[in-house]
Amino acid sequence: MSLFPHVDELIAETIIPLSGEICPVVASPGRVASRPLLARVPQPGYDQATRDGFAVGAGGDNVVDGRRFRIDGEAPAGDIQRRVLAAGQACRIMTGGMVPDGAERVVPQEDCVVDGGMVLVSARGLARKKTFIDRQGSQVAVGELLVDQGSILQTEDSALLASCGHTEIEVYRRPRVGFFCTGSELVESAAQLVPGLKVSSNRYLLEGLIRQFLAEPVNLGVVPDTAGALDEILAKIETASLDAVISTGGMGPGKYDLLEDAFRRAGGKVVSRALAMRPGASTLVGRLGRTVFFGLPGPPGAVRTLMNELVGPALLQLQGVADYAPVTLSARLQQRVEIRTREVLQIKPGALNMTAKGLEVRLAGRLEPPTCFILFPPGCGVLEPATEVEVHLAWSPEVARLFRG
Ligand SMILES: Nc1nc2c(c(=O)[nH]1)N[C@H]1C(S)=C(S)[C@@H](COP(=O)(O)OP(=O)(O)OC[C@H]3O[C@@H](n4cnc5c(N)ncnc54)[C@H](O)[C@@H]3O)O[C@H]1N2
Ligand code: MOO
Repeated sequence: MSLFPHVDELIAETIIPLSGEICPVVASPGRVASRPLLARVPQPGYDQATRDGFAVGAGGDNVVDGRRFRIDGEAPAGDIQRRVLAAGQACRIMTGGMVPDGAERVVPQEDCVVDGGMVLVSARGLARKKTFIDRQGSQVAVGELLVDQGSILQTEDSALLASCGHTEIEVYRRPRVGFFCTGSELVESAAQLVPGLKVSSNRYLLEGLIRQFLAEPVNLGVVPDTAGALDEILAKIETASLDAVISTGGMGPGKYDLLEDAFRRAGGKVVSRALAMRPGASTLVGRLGRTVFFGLPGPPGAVRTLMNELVGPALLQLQGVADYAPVTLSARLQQRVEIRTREVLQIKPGALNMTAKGLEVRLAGRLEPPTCFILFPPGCGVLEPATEVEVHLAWSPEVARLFRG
């Protein structure tokens, strides 16, 4: 659960996870398991030597300070022949090699002396606590749960899944997320810049953040503030096989803020038209056919924050991530903050610092990527330095590791 239940409810009632598809294990990091994944083969898959040395069993001649065995063959790593060790015999073995049946331990070669066809194993080598045999299934048993449904797969998971017998797994489909930026003042690139126009920086923010939330961005372009242009882009969405669409701008009360009307004309169903937080007052959540729609306000700062707090979590939920809530930490303010609009939750981009005093946070600079978002609850007014505040970490796929329970 996040700190603002209305956002959770909004996501819960609007988002239905997508179906599954097959994915090669090697391409699975960053995907979400759509079924519990169990071990198909044990780990290790066979009794395995963990030292170079000699596998020895019962028997052997007692000699001063040890026992002497007859050397019977070799079990190098990769040799798939099953060997049986008779009493009094030893088999040279390498780390990773398959331990012969009848072997009680592997004695590291440091504790052995080869003498012709015999090997002298020291008493010390025979008395070691460790057997240097990793028994079949001792790390992972067949049927053991490796990764639960709804987990974001990490690189280490792919290595484990492959070791435990998987070549392909079922994952949730990646959402295809269309986005467009409204504003007659906007151009897509600095190459088109003239005074009076500005680069649609939201286009860059959204492309990158959609990817960070493990979805596939589809740029639908820049759209001028006219009813006709908005009708045209919204009409395209239904046929574009998109799971979600994000727009920015056109959500204010101004004369040319036309998005909501166009959305309704296109047959869109509004689920929510304002969030009880800032930014978020001018935010639309709805559905256009089977496509989830987020109408975000234009200011890039608001877009950045709402992607972390609302849209990103929804994109994760679309791909089946179980129980996602932003990672929440407490930190001490490094500065005085005065919150003027006191009636609603305010969320501001922050920069975390680990200092001798513990985790501290300040407001992020104008040009600085935030590492977190600071929550200022309703009625907080003036906050002095050292006040404890709650922060949500800025999402990145690595942050996924922090909430696996
Ligand atoms: N009289 C009032 N005015 C406003 C109110 C209000 O209550 N009364 N609410 C304010 C709030 S809060 C917000 S948020 C904005 C929402 O406005 P829009 O969604 O219509 O955003 P725009 O007007 O289109 O743009 C605002 C600002 O951001 C720049 N912008 C927009 N898109 C981009 C982009 N893709 N890349 C870079 N910059 C972008 C735009 O040029 C404007 O400067 O309304 C307030 N007004
Ligand atoms: O609507 Mo605005 O989103 O509070 O920045």
